[in-house]
Amino acid sequence: MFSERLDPEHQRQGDHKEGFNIRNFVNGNAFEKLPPVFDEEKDFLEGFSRACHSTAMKVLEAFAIALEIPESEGGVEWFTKCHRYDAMSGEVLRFLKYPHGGEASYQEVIRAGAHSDYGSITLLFQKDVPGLEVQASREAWISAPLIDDSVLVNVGDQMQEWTGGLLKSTMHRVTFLPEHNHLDRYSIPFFVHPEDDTPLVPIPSKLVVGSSTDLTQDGKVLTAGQHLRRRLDATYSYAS
Ligand SMILES: O=C(O)CCC(=O)C(=O)O
Ligand SMILES: [Fe+2]
Repeated sequence: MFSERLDPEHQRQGDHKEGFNIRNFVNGNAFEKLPPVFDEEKDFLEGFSRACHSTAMKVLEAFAIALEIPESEGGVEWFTKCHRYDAMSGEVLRFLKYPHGGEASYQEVIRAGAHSDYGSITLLFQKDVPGLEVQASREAWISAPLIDDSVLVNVGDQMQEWTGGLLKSTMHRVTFLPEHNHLDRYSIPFFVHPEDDTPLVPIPSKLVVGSSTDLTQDGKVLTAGQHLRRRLDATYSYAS
């Protein structure tokens, strides 16, 4: 609890939430030893993780089509070929619990600070208790309502930078309305990431103009793995 600070510039405390991350499975095994409560459901979890990945690949294929990436450059597979499930990447299935009663012990109404996700896209499953807000206009916060049997897709920073800002990463946060303070909120994001050694070079699309300066370091193109490490270091650092 409180260990992740998603909006380090504005938050006094870490987020009031608990979470567990599961990296992509390897040959039927979890990447890291799972606690018993998850290990008992290992097969289900692997199936779910792989289903999330396949769903995300359909979204990335649609992006490649929309960006009109030429066949000679990889076409529809431009993103998916550097998002293989079995390769090393930051891809993570996360189970989150926002415990009820936060108003008593926690001094901020915001449970997950304003941020954009770091990878290419995120699939987000929410259920029963709303709270997610997005900043589509980049100014006003609007609530992202619960819609049964649906999955919400957020664009992440790597996709924004890759597309020279054409696809914008979604600023979002989690707040609790007073009427929900007595409830626990659960959500499941699946963070989709390019393979660690993917260079974040501009996308071969005539619709993509320019690239972000943020994608180089000492004159070299950053890889997805380096880019992710830089972001994680900022998010998990503790202010005194
Ligand atoms: O709990 C949610 O609905 C959002 C969680 C989130 O944005 C995150 O973990 O990055
Ligand atoms: Fe997020």
